[in-house]
Amino acid sequence: MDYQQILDTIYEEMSYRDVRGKVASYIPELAKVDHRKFGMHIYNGEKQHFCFGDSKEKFSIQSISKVFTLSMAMRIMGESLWDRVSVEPSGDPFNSLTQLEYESGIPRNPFINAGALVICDILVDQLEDPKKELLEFVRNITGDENIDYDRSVASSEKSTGYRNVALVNYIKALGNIKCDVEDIVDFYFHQCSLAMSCKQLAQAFMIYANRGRLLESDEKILKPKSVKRINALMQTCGFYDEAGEFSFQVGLPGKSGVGGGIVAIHPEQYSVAVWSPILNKKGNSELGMKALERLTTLTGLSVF
Ligand SMILES: NC(=O)CC[C@H](N)C(=O)O
Repeated sequence: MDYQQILDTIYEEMSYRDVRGKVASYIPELAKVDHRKFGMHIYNGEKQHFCFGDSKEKFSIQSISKVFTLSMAMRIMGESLWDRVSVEPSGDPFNSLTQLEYESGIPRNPFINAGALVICDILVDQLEDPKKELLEFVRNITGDENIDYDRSVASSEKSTGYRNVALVNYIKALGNIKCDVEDIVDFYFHQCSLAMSCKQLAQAFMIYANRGRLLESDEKILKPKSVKRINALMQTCGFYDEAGEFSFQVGLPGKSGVGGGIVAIHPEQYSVAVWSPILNKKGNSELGMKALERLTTLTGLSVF
């Protein structure tokens, strides 16, 4: 498979695209990002790299970080995690409060904000220094020490993140949050502010395409069973109320963020990350989704 030729074709095709959405602006710092940025990176099972455009430039990974924190929580809690968060697609926007009321504070899945905040509660409760340990985890699976939080993005979200504060308070009132609200949202805003490039994301996500092991050293990071569960959740819940559409168009497990990044994996084959900050109405990268649709169409391969 000539991945570089396929990426070159996608880049060429996309340069003529009319992209209409807007960059996320509810986090003020994200509104400053140049909307023309566009990059893509594939890392395959033969340790080969293929890329185009701004694939080495760091951006705010936002909700993509929910896959990392879920992975850490699964290592700590095992199957008992599922008493605190469910595994069903929500069909609602990522920051919705409505289902919590009639589902007694058990979020639908770990990739909507409500679920990710319960995961944060677990990590804040169980780890001595969750921010430090998350960085260590991400640096290790990426094989790159040069990854950090973007503190200006974290404090920008803190200044406007009323909904997330409301979500934690509400879940706490329903008995599914143990720690201080302040500590949980501080950790959450930091995880969302992680700055990574497409290349780094493709490297980090290789563990989900490689049965939980680092490709470079074969170190075991996650049990195959955990990877099966995480990939199933990415497939069914990775794109909020657009998870069905992503599955339909692209056919790979993946995760998006409002910074305009999307990561997807083809088990045993490759991991791929794409970045274009303009979002569609559901909060997913418009060009990113199109580029991934072209990737699975041009390769003729998806998980289906
Ligand atoms: N979908 C996203 O990327 C949302 C993440 C963002 N930090 C929020 O909580 O609103």
